[in-house]
Amino acid sequence: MWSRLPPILLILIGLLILLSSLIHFQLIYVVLPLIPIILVAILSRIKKVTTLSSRIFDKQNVFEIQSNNRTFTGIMLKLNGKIELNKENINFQRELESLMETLGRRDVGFEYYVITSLSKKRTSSSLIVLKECSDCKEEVIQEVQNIRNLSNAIAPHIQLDVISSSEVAVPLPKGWGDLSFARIYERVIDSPKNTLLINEYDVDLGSMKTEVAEIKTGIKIKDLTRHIAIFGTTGSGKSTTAILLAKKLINKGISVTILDWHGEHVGKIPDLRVANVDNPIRINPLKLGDIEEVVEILGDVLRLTDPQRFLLYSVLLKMRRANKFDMKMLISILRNIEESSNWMREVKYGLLRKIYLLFTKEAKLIFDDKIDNARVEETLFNSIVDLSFIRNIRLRRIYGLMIIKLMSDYFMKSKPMVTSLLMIEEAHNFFAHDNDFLEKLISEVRKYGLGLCVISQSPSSISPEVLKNTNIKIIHSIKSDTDKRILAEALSLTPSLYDSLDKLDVGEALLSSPNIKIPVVLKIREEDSKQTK
Ligand SMILES: Nc1ncnc2c1ncn2[C@@H]1O[C@H](COP(=O)(O)OP(=O)(O)OP(=O)(O)O)[C@@H](O)[C@H]1O
Repeated sequence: MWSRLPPILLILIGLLILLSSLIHFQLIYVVLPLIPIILVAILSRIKKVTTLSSRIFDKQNVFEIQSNNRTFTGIMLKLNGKIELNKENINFQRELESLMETLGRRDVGFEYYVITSLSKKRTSSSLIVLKECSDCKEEVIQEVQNIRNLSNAIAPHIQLDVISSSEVAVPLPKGWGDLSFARIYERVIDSPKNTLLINEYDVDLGSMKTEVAEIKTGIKIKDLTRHIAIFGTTGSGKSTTAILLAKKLINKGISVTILDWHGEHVGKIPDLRVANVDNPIRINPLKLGDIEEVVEILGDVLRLTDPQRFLLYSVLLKMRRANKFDMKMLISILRNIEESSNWMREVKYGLLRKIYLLFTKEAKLIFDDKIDNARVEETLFNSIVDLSFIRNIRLRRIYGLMIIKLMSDYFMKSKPMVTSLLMIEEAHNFFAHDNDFLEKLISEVRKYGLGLCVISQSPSSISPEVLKNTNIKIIHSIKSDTDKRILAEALSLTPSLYDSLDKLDVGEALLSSPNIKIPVVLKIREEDSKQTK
């Protein structure tokens, strides 16, 4: 009402001047009053077209447009295709048509507009969902959810992503009022270059996190023997990923052995037999392959000095030559060594003190000097070796390393012509330092079909040799700067991937693998890891 007062006053003033000028006739007096009348006519015409303003809700990107006292609330969704590399002939057009037909039949007060923008670089389509209402943001958000549910059922390969960020003007059809343009906001999205860089995979691990499309990817079986490393802080999803990987490989006929430091995998993979305190895999340490490597393992874990290592080596060699494999004999030979000097006495008793661990009650559960170490396929293939019942940590490490040695010796000597993966949880307990055994293990077993999968919280707690020799890396969230730097260097990460390392959600991981040309961020599929098959 008040907005109309100024033009009415202008017209009245104009008419008054016109009347008075007719009384004293002069041309200027005729033209002058016409000016306010013309002004009013022009202003009222412009006003009709332009009352337009827009407001953006920050978080959900719902926009509100006011025009000629009418309010429209809406949202804009980008229509993206979900690419599945192993699926051909996805009919995106048919799916989109079905979705639009279904939306068109709905009678919920919303209007839907599909806008396709064409430019030299890209073609993109968006869906505008709009309703004439105010303060109805929640209703719009609910409608987006409804459309997404419909899309999942009718058009599973069409993804709807809310558009936000950079400002763009989009022409809207006339169907809803006098508006010729509405200012809405669009995020400019590049085409998913990474899709071109992902080659084939055999073992699907999850979906690549791109802003444009959901792309499944994973690793190739032939790369298993180039070894895998899974890193991530506690609770980031390492074990879940390891279980998913193990299940997928078992389904493909690959043998999986898990060295389970905390016994956390027991019962999670029904296809695997469990070796634990009730049913331990016994080892005869005196018949375990090369004596040098046995000494290396014991020397490393028990922190033997060089002279102690040499003494142990000499005694073991003597026993082997005499074809005697008796733990008691080891002790008695050591005891009987002549103490020719104080130094010799110190070495001898120092060694006896340290190897005492191999003769404890707990050690008797896992060592047996009467058996041959054989039957790896029967005992270790497709099994979880629960180490948690060994309470002495050093003994647990020795036993774990001996299992690793048993497995690697079997592959190198028997050459079974099968591919197998040995997963090592809490791998820093075994691979903290470089040593000959480790180097030989990691560089040689691959030739014989055995892949290693080392799982640990932090790459800095593992020997650089392991990091260098694991070609597949699955990296969950990493918080420590030192660890981030080590990984950035090892994988030549771009600054943005480096920054993302501590921001990954639970279950998200950076995957670097020979079949993928650049590392990508994946959402690992947890639901799969819960299924048996
Ligand atoms: N891909 C995923 N999707 C959804 N939730 C996940 C995923 N991976 C793991 N989680 C959840 O996160 C929690 C921790 O996972 P998990 O035990 O695998 O982590 P972790 O890194 O092995 O931890 P820790 O080092 O303490 O053993 C679990 O409750 C699990 O359900």
